[in-house]
Amino acid sequence: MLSIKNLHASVEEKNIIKGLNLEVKPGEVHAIMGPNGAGKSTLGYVLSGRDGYEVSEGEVTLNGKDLLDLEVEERAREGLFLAFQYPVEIPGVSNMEFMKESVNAMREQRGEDPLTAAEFLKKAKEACKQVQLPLDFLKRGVNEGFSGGEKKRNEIMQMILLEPKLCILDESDSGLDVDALQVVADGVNSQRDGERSFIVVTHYQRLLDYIKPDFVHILADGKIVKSGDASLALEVEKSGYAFLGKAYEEAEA
Ligand SMILES: Nc1ncnc2c1ncn2[C@@H]1O[C@H](COP(=O)(O)OP(=O)(O)OP(=O)(O)O)[C@@H](O)[C@H]1O
Repeated sequence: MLSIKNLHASVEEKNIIKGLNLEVKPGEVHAIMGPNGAGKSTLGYVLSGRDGYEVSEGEVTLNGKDLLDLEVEERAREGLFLAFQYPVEIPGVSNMEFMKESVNAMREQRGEDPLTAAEFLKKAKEACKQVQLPLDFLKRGVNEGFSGGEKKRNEIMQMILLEPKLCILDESDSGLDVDALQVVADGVNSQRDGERSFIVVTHYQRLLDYIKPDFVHILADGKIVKSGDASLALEVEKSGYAFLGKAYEEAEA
């Protein structure tokens, strides 16, 4: 699904991703943890093609295609979805219109007929219900005035509607109350179908109690310095990143 080899990337001429390798197979869930400022969000931005992020070295393929060669919208059409750590407000653009255009663009890419307004509304209502967002959120501007938790639920609603192949969730659990955490996790789990893959960036092991990862990686100073199974997240929860001292020195060497 996704193959990242020796990725180096910078923003504002500052090197942030420094030789990162990651392989994600169809249906897998990879959790990425790591200290603040390690480059976790940057990785999501680089993969999604955000302006201002320069790749100086390395290769990234998505389903065999050179991802770095594609424009940002082409990456989305190829099935890459990024749920932002800080979802962006688009005042004046209705959530519903925004999603209808996006969903039909994805359907076109998959060779499917566009949804009519009524068909889309039905799906959008179901998705709203799934993430427990009141229906009037469809009429509001994208994320406009939404609370932090509502924005995160809206991101998951978008993911459900877009049916991407690879979902990158950047701290989708931050700022959520306990019930909202369960709603977001249920939304993600409902989309696990053995084919769709997930990269879940989180600081907290508790999210991984709900979204069971196949692999956990520790990203520090721009590269993955340790990988393991779900027990690695428990280790981080218990002892923090003190162990990185040794692991990081080994990775540097
Ligand atoms: N536009 C920018 N100009 C300069 N430095 C930047 C810019 N964007 C990001 N950085 C720096 O890149 C580093 C990595 O940032 P990033 O947001 O990827 O970290 P993170 O691992 O997601 O951290 P957190 O866990 O705190 O969210 C940080 O030191 C950050 O200050």
